[in-house]
Amino acid sequence: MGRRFFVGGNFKMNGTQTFLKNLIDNLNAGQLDDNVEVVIAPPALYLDQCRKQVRKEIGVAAQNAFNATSGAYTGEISPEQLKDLSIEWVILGHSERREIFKESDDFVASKVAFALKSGLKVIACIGEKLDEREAGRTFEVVTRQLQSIAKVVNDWTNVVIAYEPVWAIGTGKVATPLQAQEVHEFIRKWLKENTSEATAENIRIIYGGSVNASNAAELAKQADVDGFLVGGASLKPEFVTIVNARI
Ligand SMILES: O=C(CO)COP(=O)(O)O
Repeated sequence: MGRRFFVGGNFKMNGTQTFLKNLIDNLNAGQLDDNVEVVIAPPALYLDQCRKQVRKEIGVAAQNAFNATSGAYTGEISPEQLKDLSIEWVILGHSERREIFKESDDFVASKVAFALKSGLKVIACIGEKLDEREAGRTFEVVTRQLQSIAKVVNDWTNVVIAYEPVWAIGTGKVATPLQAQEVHEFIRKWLKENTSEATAENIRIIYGGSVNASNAAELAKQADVDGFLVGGASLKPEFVTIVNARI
């Protein structure tokens, strides 16, 4: 299997200069599995600090980026500006952006397309809410979210898909390995049928939602789970254990 395992740490709106320096010192000192691509996503304000402090094999991601190069967009950050700070990745479509900031499927898709065109790599997040899962609509929701991205993206080489069921985010209620595998397999099959066999085979589909040092290893054994997007636990030393979930 050629897909390189990918573990992202989404710090969300957490941390201060001192806190992040300590976290990064710990990561820099940690023995990380060489076969794993590790990317941290600090708040925008600290991207520059983190890029400078973290060792270069570890990637850095923004948690959002707008779909224009520059201009009158108060409060926004452009892919060009991220590249100016040597930031290579951006998380787009996180459920917190979709829910709290009302980002639509089309807006997310347009930001994904723009970021890719600008030369960034994208962690594109999808996932159903609790009521949608309970109504048996999980596949329908992830299909809708994928479809909107597929409408504007042809080349998926620089995309990682994060399946993050909203009911598992920050709740301590992790998806079971089988629940995660079922949806990851569905996503890969959808990509095979709607993009190309090569895209489906090569793309990393990572799981997010209450991943921690105790549940990561079992989830990592699933055939279509190619890594994790970790929230809360990425702010703790146990992030290193999650990175090393497969050894
Ligand atoms: O939203 C997440 C990562 O993007 C997951 O957050 P938690 O790991 O805190 O549940």
